[in-house]
Amino acid sequence: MMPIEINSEIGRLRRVLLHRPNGELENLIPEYLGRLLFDDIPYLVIAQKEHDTFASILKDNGAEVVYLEDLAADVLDDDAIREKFLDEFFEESGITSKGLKESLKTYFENMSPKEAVLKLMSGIRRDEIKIKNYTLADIIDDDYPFYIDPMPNLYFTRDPAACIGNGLTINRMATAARKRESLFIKYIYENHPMFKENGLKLWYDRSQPFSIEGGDELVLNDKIVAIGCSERTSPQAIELTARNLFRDSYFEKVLVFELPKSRAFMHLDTVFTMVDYDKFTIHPGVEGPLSIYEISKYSEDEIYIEHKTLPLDEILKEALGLPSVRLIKCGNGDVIASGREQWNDGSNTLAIAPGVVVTYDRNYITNEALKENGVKVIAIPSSELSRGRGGPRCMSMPLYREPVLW
Ligand SMILES: NC(=O)NCCC[C@H](N)C(=O)O
Repeated sequence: MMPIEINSEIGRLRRVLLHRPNGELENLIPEYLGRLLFDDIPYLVIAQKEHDTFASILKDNGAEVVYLEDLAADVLDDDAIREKFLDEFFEESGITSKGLKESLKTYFENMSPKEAVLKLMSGIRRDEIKIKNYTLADIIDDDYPFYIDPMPNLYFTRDPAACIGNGLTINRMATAARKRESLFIKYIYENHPMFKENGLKLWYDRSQPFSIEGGDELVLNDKIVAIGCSERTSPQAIELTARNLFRDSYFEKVLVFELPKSRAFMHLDTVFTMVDYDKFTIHPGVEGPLSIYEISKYSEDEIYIEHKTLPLDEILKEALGLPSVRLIKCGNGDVIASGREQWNDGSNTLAIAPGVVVTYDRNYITNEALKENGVKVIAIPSSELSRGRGGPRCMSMPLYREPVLW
């Protein structure tokens, strides 16, 4: 089994990257929720229980679950790599003073790699560190409680990177709140024995200046990738990804979905996910005519771009060469149920095999509609996890899916 192979959204899931929510959620307070992209504060113990249920279901259905924090700890076991990582991490956390950086390093010195990783993810409060040689900025009482911000969105492993074919995009995140997440992935990709020197391709790199997030990247089949051009994902990043894919893979087309630039349409997978060969869940708001751009491979280094305005079902039928497709509406078309369930990521399903999906239990109207359409639904508890505004697809980064036969 290759370390990475993703040629669809629905092939049987065999290996997946998760992050178990941890101390970062306990460092959320109302004052900074908006900036940290949360609408509420989850209760950690229950969030962890719900997440463990999610992981068990994936395992019981044949997927190996690997945790971001474990892979990162493996990598930080090497002292030289740890030193380099900490330098970059502190820099990206906005630590400018030499004295503070040194004191932070001392703080981490006696921690095991796993403790250090969990601490970096959780954030570091000002009262945790004694600074030897401080600057005015380090000690001035400006009421801001952190030297290092918490990273509460880490359990949405879908976004900082995305696997396509035998490679991945390591993403430049759109917001400061999530920027450092892909630094962990970069170090894992470059240094972890599971990935390094395995011939894996890099379709996009976080050092590029344009943002892209994995929630916008959907692998429809082994030729076509759909990418949302959204609040989070820029046209420049999409084009660069397309060019790299066309140069070095079997992918031939990138379908760019132009999304409204608003939080309700945060990522393509917020409004639309694939659940079977010809079935999709959708936010009712994307059913009508959509503006899409088809980027196609023309030659090794040339592309052409075509603009079309078509209803979603037409786009998908044409792209996948299907006689018909079924769009299953979040909330089954009821205006209140769809508003409520869309808020809790009712359209954000994770397919673990063709026609088998993991969803949140609270979206029971959408789940019923899926079942009526012949989809097997495995619903997980979701009281706390849903408060971060992402569903089962957002909470998972598939590394390996079995090929599907079309
Ligand atoms: N793919 C996704 O839609 N991920 C959900 C991310 C939610 C997170 N609070 C965010 O705003 O980035």
